[in-house]
Parts: sequence; C-alpha cells; structure tokens
Amino acid sequence: MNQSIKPGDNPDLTEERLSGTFDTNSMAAVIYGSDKLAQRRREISEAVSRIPELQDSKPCPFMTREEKILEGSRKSAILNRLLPGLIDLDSFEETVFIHQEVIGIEGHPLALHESLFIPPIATQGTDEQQKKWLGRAQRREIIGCYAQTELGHGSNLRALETTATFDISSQEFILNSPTITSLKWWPGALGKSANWSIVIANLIVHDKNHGPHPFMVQLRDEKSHEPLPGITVGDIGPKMAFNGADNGFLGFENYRIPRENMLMRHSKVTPDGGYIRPPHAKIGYSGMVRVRSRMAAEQGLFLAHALTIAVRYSAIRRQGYLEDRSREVKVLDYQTQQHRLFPSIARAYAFIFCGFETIRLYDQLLIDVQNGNTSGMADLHALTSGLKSVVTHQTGEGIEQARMACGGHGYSMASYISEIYGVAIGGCTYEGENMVMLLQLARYLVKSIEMIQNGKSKNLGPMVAYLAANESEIDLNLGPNEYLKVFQYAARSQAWRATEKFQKLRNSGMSKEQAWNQASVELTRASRLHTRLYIMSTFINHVGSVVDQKIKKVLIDLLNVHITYEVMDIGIYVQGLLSSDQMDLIRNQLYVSLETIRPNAVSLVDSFQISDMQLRSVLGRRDGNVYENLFKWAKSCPLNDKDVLESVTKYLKPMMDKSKL
Ligand SMILES: CCCCCCCCCC/C=C\C/C=C/C(=O)SCCNC(=O)CCNC(=O)[C@H](O)C(C)(C)COP(=O)(O)OP(=O)(O)OC[C@H]1O[C@@H](n2cnc3c(N)ncnc32)[C@H](O)[C@@H]1OP(=O)(O)O
Ligand SMILES: Cc1cc2nc3c(=O)[nH]c(=O)nc-3n(C[C@H](O)[C@H](O)[C@H](O)COP(=O)(O)OP(=O)(O)OC[C@H]3O[C@@H](n4cnc5c(N)ncnc54)[C@H](O)[C@@H]3O)c2cc1C
Repeated sequence: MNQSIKPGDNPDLTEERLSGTFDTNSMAAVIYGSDKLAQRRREISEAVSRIPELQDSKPCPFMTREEKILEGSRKSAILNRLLPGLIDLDSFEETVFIHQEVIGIEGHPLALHESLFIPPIATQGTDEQQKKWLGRAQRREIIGCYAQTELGHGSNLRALETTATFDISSQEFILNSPTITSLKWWPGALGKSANWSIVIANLIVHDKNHGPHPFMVQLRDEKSHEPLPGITVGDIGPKMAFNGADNGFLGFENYRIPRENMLMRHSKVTPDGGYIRPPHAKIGYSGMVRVRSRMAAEQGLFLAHALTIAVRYSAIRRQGYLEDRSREVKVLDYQTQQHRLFPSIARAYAFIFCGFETIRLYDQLLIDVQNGNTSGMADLHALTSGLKSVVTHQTGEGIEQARMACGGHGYSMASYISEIYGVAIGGCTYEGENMVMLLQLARYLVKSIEMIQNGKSKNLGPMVAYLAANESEIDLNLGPNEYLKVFQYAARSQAWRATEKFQKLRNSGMSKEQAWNQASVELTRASRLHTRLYIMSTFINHVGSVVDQKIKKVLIDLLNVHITYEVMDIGIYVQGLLSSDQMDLIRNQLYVSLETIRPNAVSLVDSFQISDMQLRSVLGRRDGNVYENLFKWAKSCPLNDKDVLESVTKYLKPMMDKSKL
C-alpha cells in the first residue's frame, strides 16, 4: 500500500495512491539500501517536524541572501546542540540528510565542512594530525572549507599558482598568492563562515616544485573571527542558486604555517627538507574522487525532488479532455506528459542505485589504499569521472522537463523547481567540469582499446571487457540483457571510432595533444555511452537482486521504461545493428511500458519519501492541496504587505497624474 494516504488529501492524489500495486515503505527500503536506513530517514523527518525552532522562519524564495545565510547559521547552531539526540553522529548519511531536511538544498555555512573539510583530514592526515584537528572539526569548534580552485585555474590542477614554500630555518611553510589569477575562488563557506581551510598549494622545497598538496590553514582568529594578518578573504557574490552558501575568495601574502600543517599521511616533508613521495602520484586527488563517488546518488535525489513535485502536481492538475467531455483529465494521463516524466523517474532510480554502488566502491578503495594497495584508483577515477558528468547533465535535463511539465506554475518559485535546477546543475561544473571529466574517462577507454590492439584483452577489467567483444546481430525477442547488448554495441563502436580517429591523426604526424583535441568530441561521446551502459547494467543487476516480488514487478516495469527509452535515445549509434523494424518494435515497447507504469507513477515518487519540509514546494505537497496553498503563498509575499508601494507613490502615480494634464 501507499503509506502517504491521509484524510483531507486531494481526492485525485488519493485515487492515484490507491491504484499503486506495492508498499511504498518497502520500495523506500530498496531505494535507500535497507529497511533500517529508510526507517531512520522517516524517524529523523518526524522528529524534526516536532521541533518548532527548526522550522523555516519564512519560505526560502522570500528571503534575501543575507537572511538565507543567517537562517542557515541559526539552524546549524541549533542542530549542533540537538544532533546527539536526533542522529547517529558517526553516520555521514544521517548528518547530510538532517541538514538537508532542516536547512534545505540552498547551502549553509557547514555544507562543505562534512563533505570536503573533514574527509581529507581523516584520510590524508597522519594519526597525530587527526588527533589534533578531527575531534575539533567533528565537534564544530572550528568550521572548515576546501580551497583548491583559483580565479584563473580550476580544471587544470597542475596550473595552480598558490605556493607553499618550505623554510627550513623556521620549520614553516610560507603561503603566497603571487598573482590576481592565483586567488582562491569559489570554495563554499570560505567567504564569511569558515575559520579553517584545507588549502591546495604547490609544495616548494629547495626551489623544487612538487605540485599540488593539501595544507591545513587557519584563516580567521578563533575569538574575533577577523581574518589573520597575511590573509585576504571575502564572499564572491550572488550565484545562479546555492545562495545560502558563502562561496569565497582567498589570498595569501607571506602567510606562515607550521611544517606539521601539511597533511602528511601520504606525502611528507621532513624537517631537513627531504621530500617523501606518496604511494600513488594522484593520491592527493582522492578527496575529489570521494565527492564524485557520492554525486550520482545526490543528483538522483535532486531529480527525485523535481519529479515528486511534477508527478504529484500532474495528478491533481486537470486540463483538456480525452474521451469524457464532462470533466477535464489529469495531465498525467497524456502520453506526452508520461514521456516527459517517466523516463526521468527511471533515471532517478538508476542514478541512486549506481550512486550507492560507487559509494561502496570508494569505501572499499579507501580501505585498500590505507593498506598500501592503490591498484583500484585508476578504475574508480575513470568510472566516477564519467558518472558525475552523465548524471549531472541528465539530472539537469530531467529537472527542466519536470518544470515544463508543471506549466506556468512550474515557473513560479512556489514550485521550487528552479532552485532545485540551479543547485543540481552546479554539479555539471563543480568537482571537475563535465567535458574535462569525460575526457579523463576517455583516456582510460583509449588505453583499454590499445590493450586489445596489443593482444592483451585478458588484462581488461570487467567494466571494459565488452570493448573486446564482437556483437553484430541481436535477437528480436528483446529482454533486458538484449538491450544491454545493444548498448554495448553502441558504446563499443563509438569507443573504437574515437580511438581510431585519434590514432589516425597521430599517424598523420600530429602531436598527441593536437590529435587528442581533434578527436575530443568523439571521445566524449564514447565516454557518455560507456557510462550510460554502466548505469543500465547496474540498474538491471539491482533489480535482479530484489527479493520482494511486488517490488520487483514494478521495478521491472520501470526498467522497461529505462531500457527502451535509452536505446531509442541513442538510435543513431545502433543503426548498423538494428533494423528499422526492430527500432519500431522498441518504440512501441516504450509506449506500452509508459502505460504499464502509469498507475504506479505517484507511488514511485512517494517512495522517495521526501518530506514537505525538505521539498519546500507548494506544487509538490504530499496532500495535493495545491490551489488554496498557492493563493496563501502569494498573499504572504512581502510585496503584498502593503496595497500601495513606494514605487507607485514615488514614480508611477506622478507619471500617470502628469500624463492626464
Ligand atoms: C540530495 C543530497 C544533497 C547533498 C547536498 C550536498 C551538497 C554539496 C555541495 C557541494 C558543492 C560544491 C563542492 C565543490 C567542490 C569543488 O569543486 S572542489 C574543486 C574540484 N576541482 C576539480 O575537480 C578539478 C578537476 N581537475 C582534476 O581533477 C585534474 O586536474 C585532472 C584529473 C582533470 C587532471 O589532472 P592531472 O594531474 O593534470 O592529470 P592528467 O595528466 O590529466 O592525468 C595523469 C594520469 O593521472 C590519472 N588520474 C588523474 N586523476 C586521478 C585520480 N583521482 N585517481 C587516479 N588516477 C588519476 C589520469 O587518469 C592519468 O592516467 P593515465 O594512465 O596517464 O591516463
Ligand atoms: C557551486 C560551485 C561550488 C564550488 N565549490 C568549490 C569548492 O568548495 N572548492 C573549490 O576549490 N572549488 C569549488 N568550485 C569550483 C569548481 O571546482 C570549478 O569551477 C570547476 O572545477 C571547473 O573549473 P573552472 O571553473 O576553472 O572551469 P574552466 O576549466 O575554466 O572551464 C571553462 C570551459 O573550458 C573547458 N575546458 C577546460 N579545460 C579543458 C580541457 N582540458 N579540454 C577541453 N575543454 C576544457 C570546459 O569544458 C568549459 O567548457 C565550485 C564551483 C561551483 C560552481
């Protein structure tokens, strides 16, 4: 049964929920990985809803930027006091979840503290460094951020300009921002809130530049919160979204920190100026891999937010007629609306399933690396580079479709979809611009194909083994595994096409860099197809492992939406494999699968169990009572505090009076 049904709900939404064929709590358990984890989310939402001081003081769209930052800080401080009674303090998931529930998605002063400041200390700090800072950070005696990007440099880490020069005589590093382009620019919470930061700077010892390394740097006085001498710091101004966070700039002028402030678990500088290399050259990049490995699930949830709003609203919004002219139909009954929304529901599920898998892979890698085994780093870097790029892009597309599916009201901030969109698409840029990261995965694909060309196919990892296969015919009797083969064909032929283009250019005498650039559009296409194949195969495997038969049945229906939509979407890449009859068959299977999933659409989004507090959307309310609440929301807009505004008395009225003469 659908657990969201309550008395007083909009009857159209109740009708939808009654037509669902499965238990939404059981589905939530599959989405979040276990009944216990899903149950914890419900308990935390429930507990938060009973604490008056944690409620929004007014709707976010009516707040100025300053009010958003103040509100985020107010709630962060209250949460810090209440957290021990509300969540398991050792659980990163519960910490992120409660902040999102209480403060929302627009960012807050501690948004980066948990995800980018504490993890590098925990994974790249020595035992002594952890003892010194981890407890303080966890108790929030200090607030931290992650300062890597510079005004002139983001994607290309090797071009960072900030320097940390070792001074043997004082046993200190001297930090400098030598140029305007070397100012740190963008770090979340840096602008006004953080007093410490992980700073990525070029390590210079005995005039030799050892490249970017992480340093623990105090920025502000712990008593006065004033910037320390040698530090220039401030906020970079309003952004497209995420304005509850104070992204900042930072400059150093001969700013000294003790030698012990370089995070030295992997690379080390000894007191006499010796440099000890890390076990893997890119181990310092692992904080980024950690965040990327979490982005698929995060983004899947952003998409889930937008779809919860659009699907619920589509079930109460009546517009136009089908057969019965006496009553307008729910817009959810239109095939175009279903085609707009249901493939995105499938993607949201797929992204979340993939996301929990990559989080698990990262956690395993972390254990391996701590035990000295870095062999899995390249694989996970390639996988998460592609995944973050594809998932953020498709999430953005899906959210925008969800907005349009809500018609005019989707454009109002009352829907909250524009904010969700603005926050989600930030992910196309942060943690590595998407094209740049697709090209990282492409390096891996090209290397894999070169292994095949050199007769070393048996050395290929399981994720790229399909590159060596030779599928040229597909059975018309299409099931998920045949769709997978179709996708493998597309990904394989594009990877070979791109690699061969690169190699041909090389053989024509072009430099490696120029040849790479000339082949790069084809290379990014190969990376996207490879990643979409991974998403599809993870989805198929996940559904295969579900035990509850009612849940499995609806997930198979959703998987059918996914595989048919995805194959139609890449039609151009499978022209050599599928006949036009086969394409027609798939197209029809997609339309059938949209109809099949229709009765479960509302229950599928209800299963994300995103509370009204977290959703912050008038259109997406659980009870479906949209119109009366839209009217209330509009009336509460500060512009309506007065009937006659100063804009009228001061300018418009005199203008009209003058025109009358
Ligand atoms: C609903 C839930 C809501 C939760 C809300 C949470 C909200 C949180 C909001 C947070 C918001 C924003 C936070 C944002 C933070 C940031 O953006 S921090 C800054 C991030 N910056 C980047 O990502 C920069 C991207 N650039 C890079 O990573 C590197 O420059 C790049 C990898 C592109 C290239 O590095 P180079 O050193 O030049 O290396 P290259 O020559 O290209 O490659 C050499 C070789 O090394 C391999 N390699 C590269 N990286 C790795 C790695 N990490 N691990 C393993 N191997 C790696 C690469 O593949 C090459 O291998 P090859 O064999 O030679 O091909
Ligand atoms: C919301 C948000 C939060 C952020 N938070 C943080 C933070 O907390 N800490 C932090 O350090 N940083 C943060 N950043 C910065 C972020 O990591 C960078 O913006 C990101 O890495 C992209 O770098 P860039 O801005 O230099 O883009 P650029 O590299 O300048 O990209 C511009 C264009 O150039 C293209 N391009 C660049 N290089 C190549 C290439 N080699 N091949 C082909 N095309 C290329 C890109 O594809 C893109 O189209 C944040 C950014 C945002 C938007």
